[in-house]
Amino acid sequence: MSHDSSIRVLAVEGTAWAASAAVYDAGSEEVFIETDAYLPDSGGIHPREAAEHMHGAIPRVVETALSHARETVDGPASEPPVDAVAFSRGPGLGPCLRIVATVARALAQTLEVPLVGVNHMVAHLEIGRHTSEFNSPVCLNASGANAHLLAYRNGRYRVLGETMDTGVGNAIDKFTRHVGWSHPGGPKVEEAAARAEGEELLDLPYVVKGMDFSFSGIMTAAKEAYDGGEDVEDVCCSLQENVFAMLAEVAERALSLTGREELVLGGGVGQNARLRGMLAEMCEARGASFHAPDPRFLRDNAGMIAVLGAKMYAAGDTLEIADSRVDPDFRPDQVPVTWREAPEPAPRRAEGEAVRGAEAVVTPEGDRVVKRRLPKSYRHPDLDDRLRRERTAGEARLTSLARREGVSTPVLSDVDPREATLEFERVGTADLRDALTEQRVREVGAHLATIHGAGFVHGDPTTRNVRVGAGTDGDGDDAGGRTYLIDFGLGYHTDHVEDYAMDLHVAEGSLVGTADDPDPLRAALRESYRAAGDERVLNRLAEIESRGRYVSEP
Ligand SMILES: C[C@@H](O)[C@H](NC(=O)OP(=O)(O)OC[C@H]1O[C@@H](n2cnc3c(N)ncnc32)[C@H](O)[C@@H]1O)C(=O)O
Ligand SMILES: Nc1ncnc2c1ncn2[C@@H]1O[C@H](COP(=O)(O)OP(=O)(O)OP(=O)(O)O)[C@@H](O)[C@H]1O
Ligand SMILES: [Fe+2]
Repeated sequence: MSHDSSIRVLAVEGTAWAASAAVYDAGSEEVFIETDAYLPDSGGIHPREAAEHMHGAIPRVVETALSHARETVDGPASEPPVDAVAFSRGPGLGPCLRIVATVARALAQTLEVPLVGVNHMVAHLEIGRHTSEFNSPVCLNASGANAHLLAYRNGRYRVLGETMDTGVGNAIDKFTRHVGWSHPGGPKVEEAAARAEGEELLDLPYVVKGMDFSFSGIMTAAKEAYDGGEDVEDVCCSLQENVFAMLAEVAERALSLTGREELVLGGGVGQNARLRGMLAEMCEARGASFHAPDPRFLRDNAGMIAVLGAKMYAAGDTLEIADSRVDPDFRPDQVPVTWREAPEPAPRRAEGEAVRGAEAVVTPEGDRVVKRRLPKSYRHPDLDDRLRRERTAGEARLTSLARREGVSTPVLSDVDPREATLEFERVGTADLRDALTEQRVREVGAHLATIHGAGFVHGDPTTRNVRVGAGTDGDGDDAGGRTYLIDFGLGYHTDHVEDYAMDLHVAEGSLVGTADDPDPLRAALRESYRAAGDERVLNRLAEIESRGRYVSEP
């Protein structure tokens, strides 16, 4: 067995389009990658064709990587040229995964080294942590079949937010198929957007719910705009502006909620310069650090599997052949994280100072606070003006409406949508995030049931958008006092069960992101909602949470 710093791993990747093999040498940090890409003749990725390609291409890429390992090994020729064989177990297309797993098992047996089973999505984020040397970043995965925000907490990568329908790359590829362009569409949209001449952004849907988001509406609208005669360059530009601004916004929400100050990007769509530019600008404006790995580590590649494989191997996290079956729906939060230490806790600010949320700066002034939504320079100015104005006006309206329904909210004393400012009564002594108890979560459940009963949603009911404890005239006793809902800027009127259930899903997502042991808190939220609200909403919530979103779509 090698010493940690001289570990060498051979890895095989083949979740969909990339038949790839790599050798990682932890001593020199060299990553050798050999990839054979499947490019469909027409249409998108076809599962059967992808499997045929994988079957044909894997032996050659593996042979190339193995030769490289043999040529570069520093030791007796009788020793195996690597310490372990890693492979991607999922998520991905079942037939492709099975081909890769079979090859990996055979290699491990022939070389007489352990087998390591790697989650492809966790590899997409760990490669960014590895190349940045960040300690505990929030990670935005922007790949073809997926789009989600992850952050490590207490032994797992927690999913803070994700797409409610297709992955971001698949969404873009569907649009380019409609236009008749060949797969993959992402780079073509990027080129076309750069040629756009229209000054004005087309008015396309912009959908974020807490840290979750959805692409189906905007994709339909983009196709309709193209069919209606808009220049394809203008549609591509507006599409990118909206979709990537949504991703930048949810990433900023995740930084704000978790108190982390580092962001890494992963996945094939991360090769897009506009997306990288927006994320870099967003981070810079809030004093956070941003890192995107080199393109060869962003698109699917076995290098990232090898690097994470080496960390897992060093932690003793290897697999018996009998336990090594693949999992096409393998979620990143199912992986016990064996290879990393607990992060430094995020610094806590003192109550009473100005606070920077994801959208706004909130400044205490005596018994009031002034909230101002700052312009976001990463967003197109038209989109930015629209969002800040609409959200400020909406927040004023729904905060007051919730109050009239009997929900504790701060009293609104002033609003100026053009300046995107609001003035509220100052309430509570802490954010729920920093004072989580089951009782308080129960009160949040009851509040949500009340506003849903009145026909609207909060839109972003996270543990930072609940203030707890006594009011400013109270005695500061944290254990008692009321539970106030704040920040209704993403709320809207609706009578859809799905929208109410999404509100609960967002609340649960924030519990998962901020609590070490979220399950009792999630149960408390559901119980209190059940007592006060509509059972159908809870049934829909269960359905939302069981929807598989990890299948690569043709
Ligand atoms: C499960 C696994 O098979 C899957 N892999 C995957 O999606 O391949 P990946 O290499 O991470 O991403 C491919 C996507 O990345 C998009 N893409 C590539 N270059 C792009 C660019 N410059 N701008 C926008 N999208 C781009 C492509 O259009 C395609 O949709 C995944 O990680 O979700
Ligand atoms: N009325 C209030 N009384 C006391 N504190 C408040 C009040 N409003 C906001 N805060 C504090 O300011 C923080 C940010 O406020 P708010 O959530 O409204 O801004 P934001 O930028 O929209 O945040 P995010 O989008 O990250 O949820 C809150 O988490 C809370 O700590
Ligand atoms: Fe991928």
